[in-house]
Amino acid sequence: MVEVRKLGLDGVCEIWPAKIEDARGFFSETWNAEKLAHAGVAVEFVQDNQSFSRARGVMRGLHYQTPPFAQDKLVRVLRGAIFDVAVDIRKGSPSFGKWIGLTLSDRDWNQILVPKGFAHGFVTLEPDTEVVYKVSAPYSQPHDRSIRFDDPDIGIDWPVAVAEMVLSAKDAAAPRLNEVETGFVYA
Ligand SMILES: Cc1cn([C@H]2C[C@H](O)[C@@H](COP(=O)(O)OP(=O)(O)O[C@H]3O[C@@H](C)C(=O)[C@@H](O)[C@H]3O)O2)c(=O)[nH]c1=O
Repeated sequence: MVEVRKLGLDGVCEIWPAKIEDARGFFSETWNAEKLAHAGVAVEFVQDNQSFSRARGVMRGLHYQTPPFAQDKLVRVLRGAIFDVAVDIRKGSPSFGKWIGLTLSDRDWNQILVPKGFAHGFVTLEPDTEVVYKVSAPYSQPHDRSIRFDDPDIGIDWPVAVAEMVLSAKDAAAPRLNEVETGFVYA
């Protein structure tokens, strides 16, 4: 059993895989292609990623890869908690620049699917947070892009103060959405 809830932006959804607990601990199918396809989420993944963030307030994002290396991402938390965000960056989309955010945690055992055409980012809510995610296209450094996490045109309501955040040099220097050609056009 897998539960899927649409999150109000084209194709972005929250997913809860079943967690079967017993005296030893638990078992969970964290991704099952067939069950998810039945639930309306048909994606083929080619790479698994994992990141570890030492502190609360580590901000990674907003990121995307341009076509033909655009990625669908299925994100979950192994340990700790994050506030995870998807932003519609498809030119001409009725929801262009709109964002959706939700908390993912090891306790909630929830996942978010961020489709191609959306920028993705998260901030850690706890120290020692581990995030794993599947992607549908391989990493390509020349296609890798960032948009400012605090772009005022997007206006994400991050639950961590900016003064508390830790960013990579790349993310600290990222352009605003209206300064870039994302390569995605709404169809
Ligand atoms: C994303 C990625 C990075 N790298 C390398 C590049 C760099 O040397 C090092 C760290 O990369 P970054 O600083 O881009 O890592 P990070 O900031 O964690 O980037 C990630 O952020 C989240 C929000 C996403 O959505 C991911 O797709 C990815 O962009 O790892 C790979 O080798 N393969 C990959 O797939």
